[in-house]
Amino acid sequence: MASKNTSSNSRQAVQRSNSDSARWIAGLLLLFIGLFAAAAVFFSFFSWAADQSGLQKSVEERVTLGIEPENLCGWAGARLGMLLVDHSFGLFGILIPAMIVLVGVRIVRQRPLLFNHSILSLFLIMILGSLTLGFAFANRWSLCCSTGWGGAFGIASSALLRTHIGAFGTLILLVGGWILTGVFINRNFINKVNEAGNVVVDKSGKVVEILKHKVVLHGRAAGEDGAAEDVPEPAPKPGPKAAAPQPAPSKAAEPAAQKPAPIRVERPSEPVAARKSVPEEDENPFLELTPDGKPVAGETAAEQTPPPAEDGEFIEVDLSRPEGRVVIGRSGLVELERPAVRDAVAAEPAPEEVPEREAAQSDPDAPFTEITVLDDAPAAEPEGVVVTVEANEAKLLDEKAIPTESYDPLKDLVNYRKPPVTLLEDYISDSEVSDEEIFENKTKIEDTLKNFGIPIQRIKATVGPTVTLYEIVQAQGIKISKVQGLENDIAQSLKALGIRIIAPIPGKGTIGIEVPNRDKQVVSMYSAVRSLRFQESKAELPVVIGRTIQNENYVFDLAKMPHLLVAGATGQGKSVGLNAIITSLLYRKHPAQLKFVMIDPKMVEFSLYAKIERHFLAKMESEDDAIITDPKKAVYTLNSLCTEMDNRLELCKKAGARNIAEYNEKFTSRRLNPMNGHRYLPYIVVVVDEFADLIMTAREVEGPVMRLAQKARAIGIHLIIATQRPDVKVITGGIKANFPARIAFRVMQMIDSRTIIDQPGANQLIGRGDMLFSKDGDLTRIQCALVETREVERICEYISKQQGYTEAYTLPDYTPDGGDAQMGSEESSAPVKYDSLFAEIARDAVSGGQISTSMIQRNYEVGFNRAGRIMMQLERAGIVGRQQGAKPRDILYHDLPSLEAKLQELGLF
Ligand SMILES: Nc1ncnc2c1ncn2[C@@H]1O[C@H](COP(=O)(O)OP(=O)(O)OP(=O)(O)O)[C@@H](O)[C@H]1O
Repeated sequence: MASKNTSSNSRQAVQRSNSDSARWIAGLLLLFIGLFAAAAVFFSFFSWAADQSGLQKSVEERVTLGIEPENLCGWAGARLGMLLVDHSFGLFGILIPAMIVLVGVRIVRQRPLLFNHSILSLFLIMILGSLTLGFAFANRWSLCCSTGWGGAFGIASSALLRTHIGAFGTLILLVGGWILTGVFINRNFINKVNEAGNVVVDKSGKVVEILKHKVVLHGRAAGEDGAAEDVPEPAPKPGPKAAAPQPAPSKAAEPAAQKPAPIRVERPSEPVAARKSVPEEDENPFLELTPDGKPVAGETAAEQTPPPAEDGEFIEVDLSRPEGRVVIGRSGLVELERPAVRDAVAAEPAPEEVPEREAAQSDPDAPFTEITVLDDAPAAEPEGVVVTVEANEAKLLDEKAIPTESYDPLKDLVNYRKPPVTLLEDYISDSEVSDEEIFENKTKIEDTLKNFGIPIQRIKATVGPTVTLYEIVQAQGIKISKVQGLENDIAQSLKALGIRIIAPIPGKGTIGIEVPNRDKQVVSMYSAVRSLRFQESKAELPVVIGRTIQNENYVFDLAKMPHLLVAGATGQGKSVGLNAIITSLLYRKHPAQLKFVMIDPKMVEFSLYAKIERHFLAKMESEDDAIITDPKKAVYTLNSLCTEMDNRLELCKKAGARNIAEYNEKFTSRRLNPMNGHRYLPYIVVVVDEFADLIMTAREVEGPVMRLAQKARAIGIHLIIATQRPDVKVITGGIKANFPARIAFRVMQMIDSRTIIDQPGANQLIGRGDMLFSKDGDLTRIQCALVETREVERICEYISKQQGYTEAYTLPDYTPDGGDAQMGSEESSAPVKYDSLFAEIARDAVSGGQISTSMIQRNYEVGFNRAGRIMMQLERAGIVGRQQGAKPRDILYHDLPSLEAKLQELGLF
């Protein structure tokens, strides 16, 4: 039996090597034919005219007449050129050799041929290109061949189309064809067309506006009787006397300087609200009136009396002065108002004005034209140069135009731009799993299972970037456990490492066998970040980590994990994975929304993020470096995060919010008062690389990590802990219990896999970013997205060049209670540089009897960070007590003289 198998195997191997050779030969042959044809067509573009007469002669005649071909590919090349260009597709005939080359390459590389996207795209371009050129030029002006730019096919087919659907129909058909081809080639094409369309519409709209504006100006200038040119210089600001309008003498008779300012009457046909959005240039030409409401000389009688406004309309009488306008309201009411007053009213109507105006409007017996002067200029005085008037203020206060009061944290750095995706590299890998590979694997799996007496009904293959999942439906009555036991045998027969059997596939009841692909695809961060799934994710902290076996981008919400454990042997892709997580967040979050605390005992992994300290990093005030590399400082920082957590929990309690999202929502909608210590809370993501090193050198790190892991999730502090030593001393039971989401890269032993994800599997991965994502016990195999150091550098560079905060986000300082002797002495010996406001604030605190960071912010107009630093200095100097939750700090000095003595002691006079 065994020998039978061996001989059949060797027969198969011989057959395979024969078919491989045949494929190679065929592929290379096509490749060379394609290259020759490409050269022939290319040369024929220049030599067709000279070679044409020679081609019409027989070989003997050419020999006797000594006619030589000009095409560098000889007479064969000239003929081929004629065939592909003249007789077929004209200029686009060159795409036929290109397609032949592509087919050759694919055959050599054992790629499937049918429905290849590139070949189909070239084919469509060739047909459409030939048709378009045939339609546009027919047989005119051809330089590339004898028939015409489009070749015989293009000319004949476009002529046929013209006959049947006319020139316009053909044009539409061609445009449609090109658009569809564009969409076929690149799905993004339609967006590009759309954008281009919008630009054209915008531009043409602007041109129309400018033209309209010019026409209006021209019309106006022409309509005015020369006085338009003499329009006096803008009048000086109206004084009490000058404010009222003058009677209007004849414009022509008066010297320009003494002419009363003309008033223009607008007759908008749309209601106010609609008109507001229309630029002034679009409005109707004005009927000019003098300030007292009379038309300026030269206007016709019909124009002199403003027609009664229709219901819902108003007539606006605008002074032709920069200072303002007169508006006749619906009821004929005219209001006069100075610009300054108007602006103030628009912002907030003065209480004494409102009743006056409202009374005037509501009074049915009011005279037809009543002038309400809204400043202290006497209304009765008819003189005055310019008066600014609005129709009625209530109408102009458009509710929608009033800025909403809610606080927008993104306005902190309003010009901040998220990094463009082009900073990432697209690792284009055209490695595909060939049909042959799938077929071979399927046969092997089938044979192996059959050899062990397990018949199967169906196999379905799902090709992923690194592995292909073969989903097997076994024959009725076969136990799944039987297949499970054959893992090694199947691996042996497939001669591949990294085979993983999932029996059963959760939720399906079928058996899955994951087989690594011969050529692995690189999943670029570029494609991951561009994915719709990531870009449209509504997650608070969206992370795109890579691609699943189904070739879907795997996006998760770090805020919901809520902490992440990342483990794997050295060199298997952990650091790349951490960078992918950080990069995802940098691509989606604003510096106001997110801060990182980076702990890097290896000292090299996170150093490149130091550049974005003022944008995205958080650190204790006493720390110099935002990237923490010293284990002791890491412990302090983690303890400081615990204090931050307590402060945040206290704030949430005070605000009656259950979590950070609710709290921030309340804060941004101005329901929490910053004066009571409330502030916008950014998410804090703590990334610890090489946790094993940390816990081995500073065991006390476990305490704050556990505290944070247990309580920090609700208030937006999330931990990502990475280790290359997944043993139980590092990943303790307590840590595991609080890290339900875990990522396992390849490990060497099954026991390590069990330590990380509580089951085997990670030991069967193939490395280089192949990983298992475990969430509450559910496993997903993912190829991690690759982001190289140079890409991260570019992103950090891009962010760091933008305006940032003055310093990193400040975490509460932490000093160990017993005090680390060395640390303590370092601190005490270091000269403290007090803030320039320190003494003043200390005096205010002592005389006022209270102090808080928000008070400092408010009273001294300093930012949160500076206020926090001053508070810390006051605490260290012993002037104020320690923060105790949300309670106000104690003031430890009760009279100014003793404070002054203290300030003197500190060297502050
Ligand atoms: N997702 C990926 N796609 C392709 N190649 C990868 C991927 N991840 C890692 N690699 C390759 O593996 C190499 C090692 O990756 P990485 O530095 O992330 O390993 P590591 O687990 O952090 O190692 P160490 O623990 O020693 O720092 C990378 O330089 C890269 O060439």
